[in-house]
Amino acid sequence: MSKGRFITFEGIDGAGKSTHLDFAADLLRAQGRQVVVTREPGGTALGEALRGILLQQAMHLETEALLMFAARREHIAQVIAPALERGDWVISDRFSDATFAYQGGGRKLDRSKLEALEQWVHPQLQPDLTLLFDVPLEVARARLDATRTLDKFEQEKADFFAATRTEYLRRAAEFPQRFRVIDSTQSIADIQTQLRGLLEGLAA
Ligand SMILES: Nc1ncnc2c1ncn2[C@@H]1O[C@H](COP(=O)(O)OP(=O)(O)O)[C@@H](O)[C@H]1O
Ligand SMILES: Cc1cn([C@H]2C[C@H](O)[C@@H](COP(=O)(O)OP(=O)(O)O)O2)c(=O)[nH]c1=O
Repeated sequence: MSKGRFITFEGIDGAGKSTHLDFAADLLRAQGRQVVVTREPGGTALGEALRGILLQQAMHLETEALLMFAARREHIAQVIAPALERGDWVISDRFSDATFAYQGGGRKLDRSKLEALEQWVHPQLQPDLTLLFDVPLEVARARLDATRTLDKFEQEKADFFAATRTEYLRRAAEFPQRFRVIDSTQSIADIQTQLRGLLEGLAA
């Protein structure tokens, strides 16, 4: 049985990552892969309940980080690890890079605390490929304003998203072997062409 792969989609809110999840999954299925599409916070019954709390309620910064990792622990145990062991491919709409970017970059929680949690919750597991959908803040904001009612994170101010984006880009530079930065100001069609190339490269 061939080994499964773990792919994560990241970016600030409104960057356009969710738009491409199903496209990527369909592309991999057309290559004969079994694909599990999931998300964080969420992906399990407990994780989805925590998501409801995390996206609506104000709380202490460290509580927020701990709950993100608690949801992630359950997600790995119930969904991600079993799928990879079966040889399935997993596409997750966000994973730990989001905690580094949002709670670390955006909210300024000390990175060493997040690294300790990451070491605890998934010492061995890292994505094989992380697609970072990157756009200037004004573009992301305009896309969000045009489409939906904003949750707790989406209501944050520009400096929060600037710091979140900066931390994402810093991590992309720190882990260049797994990160690919996608210029998400391109048209959806152009991004899909790029995604096709990236996913075919991973399948080879
Ligand atoms: N490349 C793009 N060009 C123009 N609009 C886009 C693009 N990508 C996404 N959008 C639109 O922007 C909005 C937010 O996209 P979404 O995928 O939900 O963002 P995210 O999941 O990153 O928060 C949606 O209305 C979507 O149709
Ligand atoms: C996984 C994760 C998400 N988040 C935030 C980022 C998003 O604003 C929010 C939910 O992510 P997302 O699924 O992108 O929301 P949407 O349904 O609006 O596309 O949670 C964190 O702050 N830390 C994390 O570790």
